[in-house]
Amino acid sequence: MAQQTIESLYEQALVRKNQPEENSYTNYLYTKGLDKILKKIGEESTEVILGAKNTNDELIYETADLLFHLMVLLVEKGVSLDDIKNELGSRAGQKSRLHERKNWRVEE
Ligand SMILES: N=c1c2ncn([C@@H]3O[C@H](COP(=O)(O)OP(=O)(O)OP(=O)(O)O)[C@@H](O)[C@H]3O)c2ncn1[C@@H]1O[C@H](COP(=O)(O)O)[C@@H](O)[C@H]1O
Repeated sequence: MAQQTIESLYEQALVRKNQPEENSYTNYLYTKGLDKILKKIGEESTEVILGAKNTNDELIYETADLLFHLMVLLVEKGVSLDDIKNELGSRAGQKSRLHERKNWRVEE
């Protein structure tokens, strides 16, 4: 089965930003602007939640939609995937701060 990496999804969104194409859904989003992209993120996030309550097939489908729209958002805002990886990397190996939260223990 053909697979696509997050990196190539981001790269495609970046290429569309720099070299717009006719009939491109990505360019439709850029043309509509940030508020439209954010609206889609909201919709797709909700669909991920609903999908997770239904079937894994739906969860997979909606997660792919959300990831695509997240890549468009990052490109629109000028945030790189390395920015995200650096942030994740800065957390790697850190101890969870769960103990700082009140009432985190599961009630018995
Ligand atoms: N991964 C995706 C991808 N995932 C979802 N979508 C589009 O996201 C839209 C989500 O569907 P919705 O029903 O929520 O939205 P809609 O009713 O079509 O449109 P809205 O007016 O609500 O925005 C659909 O039109 C999908 O085609 C995507 N469009 C593009 N890509 C990738 O981006 C590449 C470039 O695409 P174009 O920019 O269209 O050339 C493609 O080859 C794909 O790899």
